[in-house]
Amino acid sequence: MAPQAQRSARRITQEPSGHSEAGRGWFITLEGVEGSGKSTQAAVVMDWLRARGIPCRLVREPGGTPLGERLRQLLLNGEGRPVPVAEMLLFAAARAQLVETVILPALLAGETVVCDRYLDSSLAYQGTGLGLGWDAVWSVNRWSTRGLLPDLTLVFDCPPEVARARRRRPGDDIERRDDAFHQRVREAYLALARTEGHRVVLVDASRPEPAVAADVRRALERRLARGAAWPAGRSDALTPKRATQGTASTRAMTRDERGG
Ligand SMILES: Nc1ncnc2c1ncn2[C@@H]1O[C@H](COP(=O)(O)OP(=O)(O)OP(=O)(O)O)[C@@H](O)[C@H]1O
Ligand SMILES: Cc1cn([C@H]2C[C@H](O)[C@@H](COP(=O)(O)O)O2)c(=O)[nH]c1=O
Repeated sequence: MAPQAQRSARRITQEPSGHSEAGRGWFITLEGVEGSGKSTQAAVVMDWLRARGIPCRLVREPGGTPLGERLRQLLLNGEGRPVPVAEMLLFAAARAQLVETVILPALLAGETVVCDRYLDSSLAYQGTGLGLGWDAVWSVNRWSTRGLLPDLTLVFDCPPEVARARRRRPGDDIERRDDAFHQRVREAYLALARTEGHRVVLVDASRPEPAVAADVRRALERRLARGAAWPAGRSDALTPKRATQGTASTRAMTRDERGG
């Protein structure tokens, strides 16, 4: 494991509370290195939900709002690379806009939201890949997301070289980073699967699409089988009173997050 991932290998978010929030939609995120098959499997998740009559929408990060799409353009195809902290803050800004204007309203209206990348991407790419650390990234993101955590995160694990060989389009600014960067990102996702096992399911994405899709359906069925406990592992942001006050949190901040 990369030293950064090792240092970060502890749980950062809270165990789901287990209390049911009837009427709220589920929040499902898909993660992995570029080309691991997230978008392909997002369609599988959407089909699975629709087949059960569950109202759902698919969004992506960065993006999903006019501001987010502008930031995506700047971040991935921009001129003049932002420094690591600026990059992390720009992803967090796009995320804040998406959470506030799209994800939370949809969840509160009972829609299930499937998000192609979310805060785990920032933990893996900026926290570990760029070496900012999980505590710094989490402290910004618990604020930008109002503490909204996924009910289920599917991490598509695949060696970066296998994923790269699958991609048909030219790589963006981040995809073009070196092999060591992408290896660190993969290891960060593996570390997240270990430390965030209450919400993260690791899927071996190096296999053919149908085998990966079968695992995805199984993960959804298992999660659904928990019944009343899902939706659960989310945030105070879904409590309407708090949602308007903007005081969501998932746990007390650590000394590191507070800055000592
Ligand atoms: N399990 C698989 N085996 C082989 N090829 C796959 C598999 N899953 C997806 N692909 C193919 O790999 C390419 C990348 O897949 P996809 O766009 O779903 O990945 P992604 O993780 O969303 O990529 P990105 O992060 O770059 O948007 C596509 O051409 C897709 O058809
Ligand atoms: C949300 C988020 C994304 N990234 C990176 C990861 C990818 O290189 C691109 C997104 O493009 P894709 O089509 O989804 O692969 O952005 C990141 O570095 N940090 C983030 O928080």
